[in-house]
Amino acid sequence: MTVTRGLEGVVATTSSISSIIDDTLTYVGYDIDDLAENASFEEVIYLLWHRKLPVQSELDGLKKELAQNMALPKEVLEHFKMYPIESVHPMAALRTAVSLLGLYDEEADVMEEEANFRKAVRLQAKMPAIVTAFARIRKGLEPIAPREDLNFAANFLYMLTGKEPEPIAIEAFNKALVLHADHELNASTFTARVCVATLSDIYSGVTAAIGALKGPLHGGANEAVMKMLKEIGTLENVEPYVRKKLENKEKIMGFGHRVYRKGDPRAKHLRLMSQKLTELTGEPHWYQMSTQIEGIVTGEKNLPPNVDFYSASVYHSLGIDHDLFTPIFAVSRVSGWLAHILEQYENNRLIRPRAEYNGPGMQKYVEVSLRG
Ligand SMILES: CC(=O)SCCNC(=O)CCNC(=O)[C@H](O)C(C)(C)COP(=O)(O)OP(=O)(O)OC[C@H]1O[C@@H](n2cnc3c(N)ncnc32)[C@H](O)[C@@H]1OP(=O)(O)O
Ligand SMILES: O=C([O-])CC(=O)C(=O)O
Repeated sequence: MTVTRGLEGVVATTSSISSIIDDTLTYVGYDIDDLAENASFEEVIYLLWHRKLPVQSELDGLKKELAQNMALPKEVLEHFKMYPIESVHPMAALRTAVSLLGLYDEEADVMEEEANFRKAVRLQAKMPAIVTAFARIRKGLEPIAPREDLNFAANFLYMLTGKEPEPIAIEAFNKALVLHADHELNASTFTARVCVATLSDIYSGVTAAIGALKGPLHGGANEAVMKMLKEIGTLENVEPYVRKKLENKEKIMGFGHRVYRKGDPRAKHLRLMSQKLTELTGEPHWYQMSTQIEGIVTGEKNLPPNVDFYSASVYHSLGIDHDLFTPIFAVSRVSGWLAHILEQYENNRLIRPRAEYNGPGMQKYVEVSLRG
């Protein structure tokens, strides 16, 4: 047996959803740079699920369905109040709430294609409501109902703050959602596919994926980046802090990638947004510190920033609590998870690799009282 640690370089499936070739990321053949500049998140959802950009009536239909399905069952809202609200991480709350949502979906275990599409819409629509309702309830605030006249990005910010967001905030948030929507066979997407390849249901697949995204080597890195920026605190501290970490062989969060070598094409869009937003909020030091860190890590280790690095200062500039950064990643990435889950169902085969055993040889069972 040949063991490929971390399945690096292993091609585990075919997929027509997104591709990374020579450091270029495409969704269904559209370059991410093109989509980041021009597309709405709703268009991207449609693209990932149907492998084509929608015509106007299809887009209007999806927007309407999403807006109409955003509200949460009251049982889910009530459930939040039972959580140890002071200590629970919003990513854990999201994982639990998505699993709970499945209990209130009568079609949860119906496996027909049309039912799966209906569930995909419901789940995609409810993710922002879960994240924003939890964020408010833990502060003793009432959740805010979505507005059917706002787009997906604007609704998220509205449900979070209760205020209609500025156009620049909507533009930045929409771009972040577009950039995070899908990424070939990353760890959380693979997790979702492994789960549903047993013919388990969509809610199980997405719950599993949220668990995988939560870790700091994957989606959890964006929150960790902000923690690092706060720890560093000033521009003068950047150089000693980063050099010490590198000397100690510690990882700098938001850098490196399993697939990209020259760099993550999403980072430049977030870098630009970070520059723009931190200037607007009068806190340019977050951006300046970030670029200094990038200079050192790229120079010393030849490791470019990934999608998580500049998204941290972007979300911070939008006034978002730092522990909501990874749940926001999930609000976008669920579109990709759902596309991959639907694709897995279309042409399913159980995913079951092998392990090379390296434990002890054959042993004989010894009764408990005789064991030394
Ligand atoms: C949306 C996303 O999931 S993007 C990734 C988000 N995660 C992060 O930003 C966390 C920090 N980055 C990392 O931990 C890694 O780069 C990963 C997990 C993204 C990729 O990991 P792998 O492909 O397994 O690379 P691996 O960890 O083996 O790194 C290769 C070498 O680069 C070094 N390296 C990789 N990333 C970093 C980093 N962020 N800081 C410092 N050194 C690093 C490793 O120490 C290793 O060095 P060595 O060969 O001297 O031992
Ligand atoms: O592809 C990966 O390994 C991680 C990543 O960048 C993503 O999921 O967006």
